[in-house]
Amino acid sequence: MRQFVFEDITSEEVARRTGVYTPLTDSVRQLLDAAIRTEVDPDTIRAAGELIDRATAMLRSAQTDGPHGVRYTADGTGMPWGNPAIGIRNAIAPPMVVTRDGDRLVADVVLGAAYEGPPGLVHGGICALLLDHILGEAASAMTGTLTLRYQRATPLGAVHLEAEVVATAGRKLTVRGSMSDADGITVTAEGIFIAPRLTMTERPDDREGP
Ligand SMILES: CCCCCCCCCCCCCCCC(=O)SCCNC(=O)CCNC(=O)[C@H](O)C(C)(C)COP(=O)(O)OP(=O)(O)OC[C@H]1O[C@@H](n2cnc3c(N)ncnc32)[C@H](O)[C@@H]1OP(=O)(O)O
Repeated sequence: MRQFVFEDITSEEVARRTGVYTPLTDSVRQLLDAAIRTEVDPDTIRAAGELIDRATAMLRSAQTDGPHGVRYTADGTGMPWGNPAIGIRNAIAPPMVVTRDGDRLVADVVLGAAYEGPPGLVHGGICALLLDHILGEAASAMTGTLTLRYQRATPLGAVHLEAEVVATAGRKLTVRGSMSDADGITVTAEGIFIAPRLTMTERPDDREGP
């Protein structure tokens, strides 16, 4: 299995790259929303498609052979930039910004048209994605079993997520969490997460070839 990948860069370089990639991802996110909601005529759609294809070719002129990978620096700063929940280089990510509040991890996210399942409501798989991520980050472990209870539908718009480790038994962590809107909890989650036997073992010389 491909492991975490060490990258020997300074925090200033991480900040510089963040400043370069974040606006690009925001633009792509806007593009996703516009592609869903546009009502322009077919000629304009075709012209926009050609422009987008040109931009895609520009970006593809130099790219990695595979996914971005989960990279980290010497001071432990993680760069999970392709992650679909939090990745700053992934326009699919809302993005969710996770912070710590005492023993809990919390996040506030706005979910727009790209996350619609039933009309006007958040797709259940998106709820699962975001809850899996925040519970997994609380455990720093791999999802073994994740159980969700969709108590009521989640309207598109602002949602709040929480997660907390409630029990630990060896490498097994039980984590509980929830998603809520302004009126209260919409989804509850409980998961068993399994901590890996080894983490962050790979140095650049250990990487698998492409
Ligand atoms: C590389 C690591 C990164 C981690 C650092 C994270 C960094 C933080 C930021 C990222 C956050 C990401 C957040 C999203 C999280 C995902 O998206 S992870 C991706 C989705 N999950 C997967 O693909 C997991 C696939 N499954 C597997 O890889 C393996 O089956 C597992 C879950 C790692 C377990 O394998 P294992 O370590 O060999 O476990 P094993 O020794 O058989 O069993 C150990 C114990 O766990 C129990 N167990 C095993 N499997 C399960 C299960 N599925 N359900 C419940 N209990 C289980 C066993 O019964 C046993 O219990 P005890 O007998 O000790 O009581």
